[in-house]
Amino acid sequence: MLNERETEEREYLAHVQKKLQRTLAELEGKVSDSYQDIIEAKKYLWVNMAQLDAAERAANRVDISLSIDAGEKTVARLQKIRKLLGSPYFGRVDFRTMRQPDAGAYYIGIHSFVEEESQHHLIYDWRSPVASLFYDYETGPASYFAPMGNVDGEITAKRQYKIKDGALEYMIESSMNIHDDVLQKELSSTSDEKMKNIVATIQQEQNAIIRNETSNELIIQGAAGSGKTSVALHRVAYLLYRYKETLSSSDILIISPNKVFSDYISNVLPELGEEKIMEVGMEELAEKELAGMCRFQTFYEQVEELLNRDDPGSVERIRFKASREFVRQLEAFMGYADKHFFEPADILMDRVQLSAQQVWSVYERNMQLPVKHRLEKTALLLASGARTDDGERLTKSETNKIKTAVKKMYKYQQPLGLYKAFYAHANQPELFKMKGKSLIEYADVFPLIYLKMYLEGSAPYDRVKHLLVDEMQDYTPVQYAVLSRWFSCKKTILGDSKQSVNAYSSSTLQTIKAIFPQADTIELSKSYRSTLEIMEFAKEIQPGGTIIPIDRHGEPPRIHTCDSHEHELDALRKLSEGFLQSGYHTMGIICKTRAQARQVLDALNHLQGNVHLLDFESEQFHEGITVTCSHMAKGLEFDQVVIPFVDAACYRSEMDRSLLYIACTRAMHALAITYTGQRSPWLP
Ligand SMILES: Nc1ncnc2c1ncn2[C@@H]1O[C@H](COP(=O)(O)OP(=O)(O)OP(=O)(O)O)[C@@H](O)[C@H]1O
Repeated sequence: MLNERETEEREYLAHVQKKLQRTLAELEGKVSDSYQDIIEAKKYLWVNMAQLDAAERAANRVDISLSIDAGEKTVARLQKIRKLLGSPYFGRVDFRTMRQPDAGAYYIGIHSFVEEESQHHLIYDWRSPVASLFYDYETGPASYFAPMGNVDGEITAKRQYKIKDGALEYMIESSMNIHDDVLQKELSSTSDEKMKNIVATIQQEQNAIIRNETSNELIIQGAAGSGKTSVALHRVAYLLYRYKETLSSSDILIISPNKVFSDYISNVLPELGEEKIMEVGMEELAEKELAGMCRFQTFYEQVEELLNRDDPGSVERIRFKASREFVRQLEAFMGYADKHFFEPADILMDRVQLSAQQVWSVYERNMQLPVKHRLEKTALLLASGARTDDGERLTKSETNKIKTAVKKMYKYQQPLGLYKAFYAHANQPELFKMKGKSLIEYADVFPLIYLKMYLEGSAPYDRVKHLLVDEMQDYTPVQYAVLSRWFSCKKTILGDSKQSVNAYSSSTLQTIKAIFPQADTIELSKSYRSTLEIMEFAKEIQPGGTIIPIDRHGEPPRIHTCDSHEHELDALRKLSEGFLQSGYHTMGIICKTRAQARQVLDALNHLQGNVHLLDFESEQFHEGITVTCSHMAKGLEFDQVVIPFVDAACYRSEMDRSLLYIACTRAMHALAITYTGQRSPWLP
C-alpha cells in the first residue's frame, strides 16, 4: 500500500512528466521548423545566386547562420528535456523564510525546468542558490546565499528520490544531509568506462569546494577516492552556471596526466549539460615551447626507466631538479646572467660612436624584460637617441648594425647553451646529461623552458580564465613556476601527496602551499571509491594520513601465493575468466612495469577481445579487462583489481610502495594480489 506522501509524490512526478512531454513536443516541432527554414533559405540562395547582389547574398548567409544558431540552442534544450524525462529530479527541500507561514517545495534536478505559462519552477538546477540547501543542511534552521543577499529560514522536510527511465524506484524521507542509504546504493553500483556525475549525492564538504567563489587559487588535497576529480569537474560546471555571462567552456583548461584520463573524465561536463572542456598534458605544452630546439623524454618514460634500472646518477639529477632550492638557484643564476653575460662594448661606426658605458646604462634600465626584448629595446633606444656629428638621425641600416652589435654582446643566444651554463656556473656539470643527440631528460624540460622564458619571453595563455591542474603531486616547483608564467588566471589545483608515481620528483602539499602562498587549501579525507576492506588493506601499505573509508563492505582482499611463475600466470587466467562470468564491468590487472603488462597480455591471449592494453599511446578506457601499469592507472577505477608479481624483488623500494598503494586504491569492490616466491615486505 502506498502511503499518502508517496501517492502525492507519484502524482507530482506524473504532473512534471506531462509538462516535460508537452515541452518536448513543442521543441521537436521547433527543431523541425527551423530545419525546414534553413533548407528553404539555402535553396533560395542557390537558385537566385545569379540575381542577388553581394550585399543580399551576405544578408542571406547571416540569416542562415542565425537560424542555425537558434536551431542549435533548441536542440541543446531538447537534449536537456529528454534527460529530465528519464530522471526529472533527485531531491526536494521544503523551505520557508522567516516571513512565510508555509514552506515551499523545491525539487532539485540536473537541469532546471520552468513551466512556460505560469513561469513556475517545477525543477531547480542543482547549481541554483536554493539547491545549496539540499546539500548543506539537515531539517531545521538553514540559509542560502541568493543574488539579493542571504535568505534565512527553516527546512521543514527533505526527500531523496531515485527516478530511473521515468519511474520512481524509491524515495527516502530524511532529516539527514544526503541519506547514507542513497550514497551506499550509488557507490555499490558497478563501474563505467567513463566517470559519472555525482549531483544526487554531493557531500557537504564537497559542496563547499564546488561552490567556492572566493579563492583565486584553491588547492584540494584529497585521499584516494575522495572525489577530488569529480568535485573539480562539478566545480567547473558550477562556475560556468554562476558566471554564464562572462565565463564559457572555452575559457577553462584542464591539465591532465594522460589521454586516457582525459577520455575517462570527458563525459561528466556534457552529462551536466555543459560543453566539453579543453584538456592538455604538460608535455603537449612543453612540446609547443621546445619545438625545433630539442626533443625530450616523456614523464612515463622517465618513470619506466627508474623502475627498470638502478641508476643513482639519474635519481640524483631528478631529485635535484625537483626541489624548491633548484628554482631558487635558477632564479639566482638569472640575476647573475643579467650582470655577467652581457659584455657591453664600444660601437664604432663611420658616422656615430657609442661607448660601452652608454650601452650598459640603457641595458641596465630595461632589466625587467626578457633578455631578447631587452637587447632589442637597448639597440632601438641607442639608435633613436644617437645623432651624427651633423645632428642627423641614424639610417635604417645603421640601426640594424647597432642591433646586431648589441645582440652579440650577450654571451648566450640559445636557451640550451644558457641552461648548460647554469650547471657550469653551479660547478655541477654532472647534473646535466643529454639522453641523445638533441634529446633531453624529462627532468630538464621545464627548467629549460623556464630559462627560455627568461631569455626569449613567452606568450602567456591569456584566454584561459580558469586552470584546473589534476595530480598536483606529480609536478615539481619548476613546473609550477612555468605554469604560473603561462597562466595568471584563477586555479584549482588538486591531487594526493600519497599517490606519487615518481617518489624522486613528487611535491608534497607543504611544497605546493609554499609555491602558492595566497592559495586556500581544503583537505578531503573521506574516501568513497573502495570498500572498507580494500581501504583498510591499502592503509596498511601506506600508513599515516587521515583517510576515512566509507562504511561499505565487501570481500576482503585476497592474496594468492604461487609456486612458480607459470602457476601465477594460471592464477591470473582463472581470475580473468572468473571476472568475465561475474556481473562486474571492469577489471584492471595493474602491473609495475610495461614488460610485466606485456607478459600478462600474452598469458591472456585466449581471451582476446575482452582484454585491452592501456599504455602511453592509449586514448580510450574500455570495458572488460584492462592490463596496465600503476602509473598509467592513476585517476582511473575498476570494479575489480588484480595486482600480479607482488614479490619481494619486484616491490621493494619506497617508489614501489607508492605504486602498490595506487594500484590497490583503484579497486571499487574486489582486490586480488598474486606473487611467487617471497612476498613483498609492503604487503600487510
Ligand atoms: N559524493 C559522492 N557521491 C557518489 N559517488 C562519489 C561521491 N564522491 C566521490 N564519489 C565516487 O568516488 C569515486 C572516486 O572519485 P574520484 O575519482 O573523483 O576521486 P579522486 O579523489 O579523484 O580519486 P583518486 O585520487 O584516487 O584517483 C568515483 O567513483 C566517484 O563517483
